[in-house]
Amino acid sequence: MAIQQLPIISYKQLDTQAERERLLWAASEVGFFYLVEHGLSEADLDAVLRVSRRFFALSQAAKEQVSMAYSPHFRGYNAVGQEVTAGAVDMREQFDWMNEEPAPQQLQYDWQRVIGPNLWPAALPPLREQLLSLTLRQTEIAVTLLRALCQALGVAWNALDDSFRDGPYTHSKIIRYPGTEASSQGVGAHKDPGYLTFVLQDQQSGLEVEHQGEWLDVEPLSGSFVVNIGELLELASDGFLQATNHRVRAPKPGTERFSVAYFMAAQLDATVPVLDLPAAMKAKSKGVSTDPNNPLLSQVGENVLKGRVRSHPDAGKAA
Ligand SMILES: O=C(O)CCC(=O)C(=O)O
Ligand SMILES: [Fe+2]
Repeated sequence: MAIQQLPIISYKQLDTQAERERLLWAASEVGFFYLVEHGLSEADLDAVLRVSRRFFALSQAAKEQVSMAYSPHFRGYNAVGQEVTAGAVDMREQFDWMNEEPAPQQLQYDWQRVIGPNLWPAALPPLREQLLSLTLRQTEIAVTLLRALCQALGVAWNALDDSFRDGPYTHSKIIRYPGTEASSQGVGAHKDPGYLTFVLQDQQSGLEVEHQGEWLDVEPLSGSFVVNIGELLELASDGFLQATNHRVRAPKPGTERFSVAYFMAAQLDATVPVLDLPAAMKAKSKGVSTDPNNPLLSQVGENVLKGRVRSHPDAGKAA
């Protein structure tokens, strides 16, 4: 049956079997849901959207000081038109940050390019602390959600823990979609590479999810995160859960949209384990998708790097 609206899952109630069953339904039948009662207040979320608006309101020169062109590690600012998805230019500007780490002295693997320091704008000192503290809280929520999902999948609650025993690789971005002509893409159709994605939206719609061959609007729901299943969970569940295609429609001229995305992967040097699901789930699995344009890679660093290079082929070109 086609749905009109994404399911709503209560984080607070995930310690009940009934809510975990709803979670399993949402994750397997839709791949997308609203997460509510997750412990971050509307005031906390508003503060993040406010500091994000302040960043995008800086002069273009101040934003360009932290341009991703200076970061071989895919961090920093991209102006409108610098990102490509599904072969077309995305009409959004964005600022990306990941785990705060020094870059390795020598690269043993290509994917180690995604390890390195973040770029923080001198013109807006509070940005760093506010965004890093958001990430910490989101990671706590994501780990608990992933464990609840494991339980719902009929495997040990900690079956995926080993894949992030030293801490997950997390990637986040604040995003501004300026108003443009109706035919423009905010971001083209894609799947997210990690285990789970959280999106915080403001009051402007535009996010669309592919569901049973149609595009379903994800209307803003105050206080919620929109959560989706990423490619690593498709791999871990051997295709029982599917990473769901989604895209963002550019807002109309004279309006704009702000969002904050958080992508939780496993640790970069891990290989995603394949969970031994109950026979009934195995029987329903569609198998892992085999799109030649988007191979799913179970070595975590390789899958993360694949997504970053595709979106930002020019990262670090000025470094
Ligand atoms: O801005 C949004 O609502 C979603 C963004 C998104 O899908 C992404 O950056 O991967
Ligand atoms: Fe996405």
